[in-house]
Amino acid sequence: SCSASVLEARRFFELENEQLRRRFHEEFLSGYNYNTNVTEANRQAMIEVYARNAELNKRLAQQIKSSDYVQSEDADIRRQAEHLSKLGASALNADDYLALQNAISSMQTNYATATVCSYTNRSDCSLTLEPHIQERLSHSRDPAELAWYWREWHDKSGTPMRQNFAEYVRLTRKASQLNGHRSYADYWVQFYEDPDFERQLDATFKQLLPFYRQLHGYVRFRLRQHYGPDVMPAEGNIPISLLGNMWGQSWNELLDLFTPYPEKPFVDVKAEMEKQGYTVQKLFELGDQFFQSLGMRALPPSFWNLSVLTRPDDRHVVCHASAWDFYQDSDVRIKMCTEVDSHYFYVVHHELGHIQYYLQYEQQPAVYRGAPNPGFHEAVGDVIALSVMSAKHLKAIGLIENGRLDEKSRINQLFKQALSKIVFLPFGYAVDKYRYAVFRNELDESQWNCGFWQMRSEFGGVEPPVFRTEKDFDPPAKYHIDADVEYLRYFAAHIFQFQFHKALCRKAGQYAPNNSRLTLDNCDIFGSKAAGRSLSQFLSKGNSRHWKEVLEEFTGETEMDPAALLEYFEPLYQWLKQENSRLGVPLGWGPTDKIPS
Ligand SMILES: C=C(C[SeH])C(=O)N1CCC[C@H]1C(=O)O
Ligand SMILES: [Zn+2]
Repeated sequence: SCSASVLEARRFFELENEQLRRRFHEEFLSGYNYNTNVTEANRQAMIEVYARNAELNKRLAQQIKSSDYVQSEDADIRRQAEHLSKLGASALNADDYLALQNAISSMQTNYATATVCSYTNRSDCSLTLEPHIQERLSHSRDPAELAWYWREWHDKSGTPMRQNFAEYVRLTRKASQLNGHRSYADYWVQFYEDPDFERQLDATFKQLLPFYRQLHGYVRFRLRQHYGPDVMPAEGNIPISLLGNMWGQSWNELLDLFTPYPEKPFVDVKAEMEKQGYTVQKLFELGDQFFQSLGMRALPPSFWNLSVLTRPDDRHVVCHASAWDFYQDSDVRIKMCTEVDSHYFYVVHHELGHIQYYLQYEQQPAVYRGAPNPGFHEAVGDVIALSVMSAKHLKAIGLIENGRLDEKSRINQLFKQALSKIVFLPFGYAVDKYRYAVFRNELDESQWNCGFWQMRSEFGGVEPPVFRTEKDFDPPAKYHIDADVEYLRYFAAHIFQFQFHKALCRKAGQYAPNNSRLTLDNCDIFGSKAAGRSLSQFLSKGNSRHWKEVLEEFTGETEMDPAALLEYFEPLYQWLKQENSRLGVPLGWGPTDKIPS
């Protein structure tokens, strides 16, 4: 039975959700205009829309707080009321809100436009992160050149942003206190709707650390073989500039240096793609076809007409990949500076996962057009990529010859996957353990730079290639720290994606426990309508139900659990333990000496 008050409440939220949808629509349009054409005018226009909407969101939150909607007899009304009364920066007064958005967008503009000088031609200072600097970090094998680009980028994109970052910390702290949170970190944690979240996170990281230590030890050993003891001390922290990525968050650009069985066919997918004339368009078409093969949504025409898929040469764009929902008419877009190689092949699928999620929950009221756990949104595309990057699938699309791996090739394949999935864990963990400490004032401002490197060393055994002090400020060299994007969502996604993968592989008949032919690393769900129905069922709920309920319907579990990840990598973990003891590889590391002791 619906009492009069529930009917009235439903009417109220129906109207407010339509208003909210329109606000989201204009907010993301203005954000997209700035991100795809970084000019001062577009930055100002974006902030004006944000400020106007913040005022309206604050008014709605106040209206709900002064009502009894959060005590409604109707669970859905209660959930909507709780979500719409959660304020972030919108709680600030107009001046503070503007100051905060100016601080964030100034850091973003700097990140999007920073350039560095070439190592080989010091008078050419036009090199951008994507594609120039990233290409050098991926392919150079000269430690001096690698250190040059690492330092140049951190000096240009990080250090000048220290004041903006300090302003950001001050004003987000003020907003959180206005909302009754202890800190901005606690505001972020509430999006996991689980008071136990931080403890689970710490426990999961500790559980996976032994595996990471084995991988770290083996990579350090092989780097030492290649570069010699002066560049890579036997038990030292690994210099990040040697790892093929600006932040050391994935190491698979180094595969040619130390794949376990180099005599086995090492497939360079990039070369094969070039040989077959792959285009950026083709990468996106393959991703689109994968979701359609599952019986899920196709990319709408507006996606192809309005997305920015490659770096334009006539204007500045924020190259960091992102997927956009315009909350209207299935208008969904991707903005990224795609290159044709296996890294971007992964990123394309990662972003298309966001796009599919937007399309699957678009019938929900605006308040529910999101993920119930931030980690879910970052996991969807990665799950598809786990199938796409399998030898079985790469063979099916003609990118490699041999789809059935013998034991040694399987170890090579698992090693390649571990260089992104396992390597990422200490990085994903450190980025927000650092920001939580900053937001909670546990890390004093006088330690903001050295504290960052101390944590990167403690959690991941990596360090800067050159000595750093508090005269430097390195954290804003990472996009998400400039752009106020919470980062533990990616750590959570690296765990959830294997739970999702296992459930979908089972549904697709591609996985059976203890069946050596149907293992998780040899599963490709392409074409499985059963898997597609299950995934669609999961995604279409949006944020309308608690993530534990939705997860239980999807995989039968109610927690974030690394068991599926460990099952996927088990053969590699065993191989690493045997190989490291056979070679006498030292494990573990001490504190970095690249900061003042
Ligand atoms: C591709 C995206 C856009 Se949501 C991204 O930021 N990712 C994807 C994996 C980790 C994280 C990163 O690049 O730091
Ligand atoms: Zn993402």
